[in-house]
Amino acid sequence: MTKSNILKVRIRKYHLKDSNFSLDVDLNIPSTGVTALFGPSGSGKTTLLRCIAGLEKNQQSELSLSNEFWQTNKISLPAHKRPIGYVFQEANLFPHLTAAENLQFAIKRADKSQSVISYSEVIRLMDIEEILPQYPSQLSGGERQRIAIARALLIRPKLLLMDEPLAALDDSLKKEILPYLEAICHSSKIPIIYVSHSLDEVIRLADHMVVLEKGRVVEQGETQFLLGKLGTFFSRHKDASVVITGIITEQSAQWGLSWLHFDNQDIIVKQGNEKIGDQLRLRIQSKDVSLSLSPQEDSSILNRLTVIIDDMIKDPKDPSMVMLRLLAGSTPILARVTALSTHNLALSKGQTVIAQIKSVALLR
Ligand SMILES: Nc1ncnc2c1ncn2[C@@H]1O[C@H](COP(=O)(O)OP(=O)(O)OP(=O)(O)O)[C@@H](O)[C@H]1O
Repeated sequence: MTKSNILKVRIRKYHLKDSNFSLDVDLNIPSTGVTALFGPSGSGKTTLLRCIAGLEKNQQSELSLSNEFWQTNKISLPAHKRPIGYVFQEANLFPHLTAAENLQFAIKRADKSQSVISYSEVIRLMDIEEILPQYPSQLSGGERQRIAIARALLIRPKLLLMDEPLAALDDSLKKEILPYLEAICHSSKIPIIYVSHSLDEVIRLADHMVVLEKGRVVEQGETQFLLGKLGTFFSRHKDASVVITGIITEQSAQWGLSWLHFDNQDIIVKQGNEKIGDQLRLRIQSKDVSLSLSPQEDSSILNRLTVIIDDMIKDPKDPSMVMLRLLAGSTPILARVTALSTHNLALSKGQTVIAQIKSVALLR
């Protein structure tokens, strides 16, 4: 990341009107990929997005994208002049206009000098060709949100802000929309800041993460790195997980399985559409990892990795559980086991053990 090629967000002690809340952040956000903004309710995620969008007036902040300044103590580009697309929980479409007319409205606002993504590409990615003639009231919640995302892209923004875009949808609609979001996140060149309470969504979409608490940044870094750290917001999360990236090196049609190779190790996954040579990411949840001192050859679990215990921490909220950071080569894996098991097995840092992985989820 070169210094000029980033979104710089420096907000000094911004006190929200009629509130005790203050925001104080200093962030360098990569100008490619998805940065997830995570944190408890009331930690300031929406306020931070509103500051970036120019919806909160704050003379003491400094905002720039690739050396284009939107806010300094001398400059304050109004919200409507900032090259930003915004997607909220609710689609907020004009009810008296069809989906196509809603999109035309965005195209009129588009920054013609930007050529990030074409109209046909947006329609294809969001798969909305057939619903364009409909009015918002004739669309499902998921369809409306796909139009809202298309609209945000068609203004040709230099930055896309997404504030819990799936939160208002039920679980089945979330599942329906997530692949569209993945397509946008991975094929558009626009940096995206994505607010969510769902670790599941963040793991699927984000390359980088920022964690806010009480208006301050408490963690930031690459997704893969942060997820594998102990003592963080993520390692304390009930769905604490790591993400592993590897290459498919072997497949068995007879057993319907693929072998994913990473860091001199192999993980066996259920075979899907992937081919030998494909790069895939998979998620391993800490609760799906158990430990043994010797290889359990008589176990039905296929994935057994030789690992070294790098660190272990008692769960501060539940002292009967311990989170262990294991290293498979240099790749971290988290295991959540009972404190009694760590005592019975006399587990300690530096020890070599076998991690038995009960299940893995392929991400893409
Ligand atoms: N209009 C307002 N007036 C007064 N206080 C506000 C206002 N908007 C937000 N706040 C307060 O500012 C703080 C930060 O709110 P913000 O909405 O940015 O948090 P958040 O992390 O986005 O929360 P959530 O995850 O619940 O959406 C909270 O304490 C909230 O109560």
